[in-house]
Amino acid sequence: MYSTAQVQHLEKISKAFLKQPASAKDIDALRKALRFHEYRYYVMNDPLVSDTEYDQLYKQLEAIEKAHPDLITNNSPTQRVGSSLILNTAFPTVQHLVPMLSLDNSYNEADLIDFDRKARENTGLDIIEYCVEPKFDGASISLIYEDDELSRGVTRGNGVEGEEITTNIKQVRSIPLSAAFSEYNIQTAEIRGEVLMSKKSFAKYNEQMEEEGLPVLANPRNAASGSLRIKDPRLVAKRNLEAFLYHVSYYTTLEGKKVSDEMSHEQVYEDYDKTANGEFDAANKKNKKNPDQKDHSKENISEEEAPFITHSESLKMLWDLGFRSPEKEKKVVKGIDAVIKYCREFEVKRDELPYEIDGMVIKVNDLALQDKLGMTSHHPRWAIAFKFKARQGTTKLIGVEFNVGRTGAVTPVAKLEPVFIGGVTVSSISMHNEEYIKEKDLRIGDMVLVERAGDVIPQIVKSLPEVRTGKETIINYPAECPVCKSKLFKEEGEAVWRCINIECPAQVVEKIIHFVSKDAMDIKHFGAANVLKFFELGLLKDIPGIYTLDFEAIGKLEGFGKKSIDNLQSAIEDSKKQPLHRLIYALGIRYAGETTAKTLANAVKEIYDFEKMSIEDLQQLEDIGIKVATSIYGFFHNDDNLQILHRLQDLGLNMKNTKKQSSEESNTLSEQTFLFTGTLNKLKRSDAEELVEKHGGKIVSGVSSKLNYLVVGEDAGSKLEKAKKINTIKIISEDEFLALIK
Ligand SMILES: NC(=O)c1ccc[n+]([C@@H]2O[C@H](COP(=O)([O-])OP(=O)(O)OC[C@H]3O[C@@H](n4cnc5c(N)ncnc54)[C@H](O)[C@@H]3O)[C@@H](O)[C@H]2O)c1
Ligand SMILES: [Zn+2]
Repeated sequence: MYSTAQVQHLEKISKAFLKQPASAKDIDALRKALRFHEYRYYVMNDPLVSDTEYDQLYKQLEAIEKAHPDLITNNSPTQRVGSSLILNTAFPTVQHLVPMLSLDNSYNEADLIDFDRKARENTGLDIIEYCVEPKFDGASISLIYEDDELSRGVTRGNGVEGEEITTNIKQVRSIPLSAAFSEYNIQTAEIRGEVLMSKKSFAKYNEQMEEEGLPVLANPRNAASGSLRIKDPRLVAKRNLEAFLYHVSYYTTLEGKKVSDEMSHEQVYEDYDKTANGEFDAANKKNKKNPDQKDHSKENISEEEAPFITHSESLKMLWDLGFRSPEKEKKVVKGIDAVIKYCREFEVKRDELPYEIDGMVIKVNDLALQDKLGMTSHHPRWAIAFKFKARQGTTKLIGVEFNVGRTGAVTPVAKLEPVFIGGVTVSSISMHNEEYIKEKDLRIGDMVLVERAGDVIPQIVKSLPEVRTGKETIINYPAECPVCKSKLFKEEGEAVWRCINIECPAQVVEKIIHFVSKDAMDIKHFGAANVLKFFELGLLKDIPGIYTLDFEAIGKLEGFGKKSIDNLQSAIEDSKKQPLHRLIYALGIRYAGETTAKTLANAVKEIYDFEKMSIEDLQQLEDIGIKVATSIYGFFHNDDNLQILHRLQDLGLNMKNTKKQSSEESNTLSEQTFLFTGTLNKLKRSDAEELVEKHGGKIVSGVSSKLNYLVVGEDAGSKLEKAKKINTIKIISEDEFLALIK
């Protein structure tokens, strides 16, 4: 779409405007630059400027247009719902019931104060109540529930139309397939939220990809949006996606009244038609319009009738219906000072959260006030995003080191001129594999854009070839193991070079580190640093050596007091009793991750049973394909490995599947039906429902004679009343429920 010369030109003018803001005479150039960056971001998924930089350019355009309203054109980037770039997708395109707008952005307190001033002016109030919640950094989705059942799931797309991905949405465990909206007098509801991949799942996923030599995902946001578009729903299920739902954009009551976000659909669709310029012609317009769109105002429903009249009440309703809404994360405050305070508090906690957020969203809480404030064709006037400081920076790639992992995989690590990003100094970053380096065309001496996403693991986003001097050098992969000097091999169809010398010291150390790690045998107080230290001193040579450590010798080392030795000793002793699946995972068999290890452990009585299993037998197990089966077979038919297992057994490690069923699963609730109502204190609704299923029970969507147990939380309402009338239903508390599955 853009030639190299055009790309260079557009990058150049973008840089110039970032240095010296554009003026009215530059408006065309500025618009061209913004359209180009939108294309790179939304279509190519390969932005060339950081989000902060894009937002700065966007704000320049807004400011020029504000000063010169006569210069506004229909196709200006400010006049769009979202990106009106037509989606390039294999999924059917469908229209949202209510357009999904963007959010206005702010990066500093002054912007928030300004937002509040305008809101007060437009409402005539002295102080406004806001609901402040995290801005989840994932992929936005819109769901429709009809008659209490999930009927449709759609990506945001261009804001007016999105991709219909219902089957994939059903793989997200925190999205209930049915939710009792009817108890709130709602027949159809369109709700919105964000699909995310947790930092942990993201890191694990990439680790696995790296190990298999497949392309890694850039950040949890791309991971979430990419995962939703996978064709095979089984693969989607494996990505462990999660979802937060935070908005009800539209609903109809059981009596058929329609209530939706105030913005007139007519207006949005007309804007859309105008701006899309030919992409969306007049003939098309009629078909694309939604027949439901006429009545949208809240005026035809009274406050008493409405299931919620504030945003925070809608979050509570969603929570009580079993959705994960930001019910616990949100805070309702009065006035902008309290808003700013809460945003700052959250920013500090950012790294401790299990998922990525890129800011906070501030919403006027009272829905009647929201209506009064209305929306522009780009964003609602009753909400604003407060974006946290960007975690990107540019620095120089000054060298490459090659590390050897536990399976012999050789990973290139970029050495950088130290750069300070979001509170930490980054000076080295994994470049994963040879493909990654080639794909990003990284060279020694390059300036690179570095991003810290997905917790503290930084990534190189891209190199900046436009500032090359010609002195940069290609990165050469070594032919030999950097540690033991044996020749490296690459298997067919893989991108990873490996050292296949099983005595390679680098691999031995990494294997022991993996064995003691938290997800494996979980030997506390051990850790990578101690493994390395003991190994270098000759106190630890292999995995069984963990159980024959010479504590007298260790006691003589600096930093090892009696207390720390006692702790270490008892942690090692405790680990002997770890369940079989942990041991299997800890052995570090290639392609056998935690889930596979559990499947394997459940399939046998003791570990030696694997010696008798053929590759075909292994393939019979759930989710085990030929590649994984071959690797497991190979492991249990290798004398060195078997010898290690026997030594571990002699040292007292558990080799047996102590419970035939995994610790979390049982059949205690076999075929019993459950329903939850009211606010639970200990469990999240979705987790409680999952527990029921794990123990063989079933969740039903309403109170009827088919229901066995109603679990009652705080503020239980109509369900409880209804259940009291049916005497076969057992009404129990949350604690009683927990006791049932103990
Ligand atoms: N780098 C580039 O070249 C480039 C180009 C185009 C866009 N962008 C980035 O994309 C942004 C525009 O993207 P956008 O329109 O998706 O908007 P956005 O990311 O600024 O914010 C809007 C989105 O926030 C999400 N969100 C998360 N938590 C929410 C909550 N609690 N309540 C409401 N919404 C919540 C919603 O999905 C909503 O669509 C720009 O500001 C810019 O940062 C970057
Ligand atoms: Zn080696």
